[in-house]
Amino acid sequence: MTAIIEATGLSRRFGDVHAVDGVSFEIQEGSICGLLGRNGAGKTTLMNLVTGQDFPSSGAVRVLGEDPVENARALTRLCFIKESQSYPDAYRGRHVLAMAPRFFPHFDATLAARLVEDFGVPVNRMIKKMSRGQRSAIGAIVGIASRAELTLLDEPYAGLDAVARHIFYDRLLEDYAAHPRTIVLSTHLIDEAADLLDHVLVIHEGRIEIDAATEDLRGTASTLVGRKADVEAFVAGREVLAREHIGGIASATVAGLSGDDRARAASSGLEVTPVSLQQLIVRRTGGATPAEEVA
Ligand SMILES: Nc1ncnc2c1ncn2[C@@H]1O[C@H](COP(=O)(O)OP(=O)(O)OP(=O)(O)O)[C@@H](O)[C@H]1O
Repeated sequence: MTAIIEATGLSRRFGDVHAVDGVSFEIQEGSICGLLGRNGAGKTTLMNLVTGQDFPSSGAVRVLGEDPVENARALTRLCFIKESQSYPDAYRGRHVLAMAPRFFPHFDATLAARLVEDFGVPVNRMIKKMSRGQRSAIGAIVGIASRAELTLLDEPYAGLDAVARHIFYDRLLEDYAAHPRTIVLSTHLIDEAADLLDHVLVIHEGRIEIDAATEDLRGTASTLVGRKADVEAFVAGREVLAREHIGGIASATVAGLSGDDRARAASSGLEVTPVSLQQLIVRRTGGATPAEEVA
């Protein structure tokens, strides 16, 4: 495997804020990597550093084997779609699609036209008059149809409805299968996107909290629910990622249960359920457990 992005001790500070705080990681060629984390975790800052739109305060990042800053050769090989993408005032949707091949040498205009139909984007409308979801769809279309060697999508579907998001997942995966490349996707909709992701990088307060294959993360944690005394007895001495109780009923999320552990939990009257990727990340990044996840 070849690393397409290599970060070494990469940091970006804004005054006192350590937006990215000494991270080291690699993203392998030909994978779809989820860049996940809470608001303000440092995802956009990291993507800006990777795409040469910002300078590190210290450390280094290499993209396609090169320093991306002011490096036209490296930058023509990547596509970065931002949620906050701004366009010239007079631009209509079709202008963006007409310009795209100048920036992205592998841009497929036929695919773009099909995606316009799929998403139902009014490409003759001025972009500033489009809804948020329609503007996001334009970005998603360019991101998929660019077929860049490295595509970074920063919250590409903010404002897209559930149907449009599923069109996005389906078309992205379909085109990725036919034209393998590397995709880095930042999203808050973790469970929705989980099936797409080969690898997960979770950033929390500027640092990498999880760097793992999605497959390896699945089933790494389970939630036990039952009488408080039984739950506490079972989890004694184990790593507990989260615990809650309501009256005499408690739940605890624990890492790494073996088959024997599960059998023992069941015989103690505890209900054992696997933790989803989203729940796992919420718990590992210190978030409160949403009430509906406890039941
Ligand atoms: N230009 C800047 N000046 C000062 N602080 C900044 C600047 N850009 C980012 N930050 C801060 O750096 C931190 C990381 O911001 P960043 O936009 O990278 O987070 P994010 O993970 O993309 O968040 P979100 O999911 O909310 O978009 C935040 O605390 C943010 O306020």
